[in-house]
Amino acid sequence: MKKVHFIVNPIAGKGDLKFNESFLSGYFDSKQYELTVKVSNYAGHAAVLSTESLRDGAQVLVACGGDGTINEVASCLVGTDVPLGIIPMGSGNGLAESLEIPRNIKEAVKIIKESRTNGIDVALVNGKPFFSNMGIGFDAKVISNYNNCGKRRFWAYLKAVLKSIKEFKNSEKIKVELNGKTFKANPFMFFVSNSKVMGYDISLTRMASLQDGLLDVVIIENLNRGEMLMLGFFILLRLNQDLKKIQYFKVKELKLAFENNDTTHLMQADGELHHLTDGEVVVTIEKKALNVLVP
Ligand SMILES: Nc1ncnc2c1ncn2[C@@H]1O[C@H](COP(=O)(O)OP(=O)(O)OP(=O)(O)O)[C@@H](O)[C@H]1O
Repeated sequence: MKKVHFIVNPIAGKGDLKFNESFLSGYFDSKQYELTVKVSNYAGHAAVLSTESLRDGAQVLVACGGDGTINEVASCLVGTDVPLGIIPMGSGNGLAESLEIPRNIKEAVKIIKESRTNGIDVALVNGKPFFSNMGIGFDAKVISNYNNCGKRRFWAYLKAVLKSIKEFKNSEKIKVELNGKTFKANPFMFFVSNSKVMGYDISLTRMASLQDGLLDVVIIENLNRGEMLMLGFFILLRLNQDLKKIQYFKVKELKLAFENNDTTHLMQADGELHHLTDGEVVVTIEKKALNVLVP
């Protein structure tokens, strides 16, 4: 009997609560699989539940939610032999989209049953894993506004983007060290991605690979409001590669130091907001350190 544990985030995406053992038993043969469904009750709970599942001998852990839920579950699996399954139930589902795991439950379950695993890279920011992307500047501001929106849907992201364009102040001055170079930046956005897409097929790093052992870094220079709107259109039209104010790098490691150490700095990692008190940010990558069930 294969022990498969599902960790469900009830507030991810539309907040679908139909996930329980009896719902899932329709998809799995009870002679082959022993299913356990656990529901996360608060932010951070999915990590606690995942650790317990590993201790109880789960052979597969399935994150049912978006990038935030995947982050909590997958962080517990890094460096273990237990593979991560994904049922995309979030709003953006950036990592699932990058791995081409469909939103359709039946098809996502089929991938779990087929047991085909692939190693993917694990990025770390100040030692803490992220799997999709992280950023400082505008994207962190968007996540902060999105969290205050109440709903976790595409239009809520759109509303958060427009509100952020109105409010955003380019205040972060940073020293950047990457690929043997050191330079100063006052970026609109400093974005580091392990995966291709952020969700909803929106991407700044379509050339990224989850298996190349490299971080894709995007630095967008200071923009005025008109340029921010233009950038939005260019991203939607997939023409952002051609913009002069965007620089791309592929690196194994990078360091950032904030010039102003008197305040906290906003950062998003896998769509979750963090208030950095540390003046320094170190981002590294471990090649293929997580096993994921893939199509
Ligand atoms: N019961 C709960 N109540 C409130 N928050 C929760 C609960 N369970 C988990 N969370 C938190 O919900 C947040 C959002 O989860 P998740 O990222 O999976 O969904 P999403 O934002 O809809 O999807 P995506 O990030 O792909 O757009 C995470 O920070 C997670 O820690």
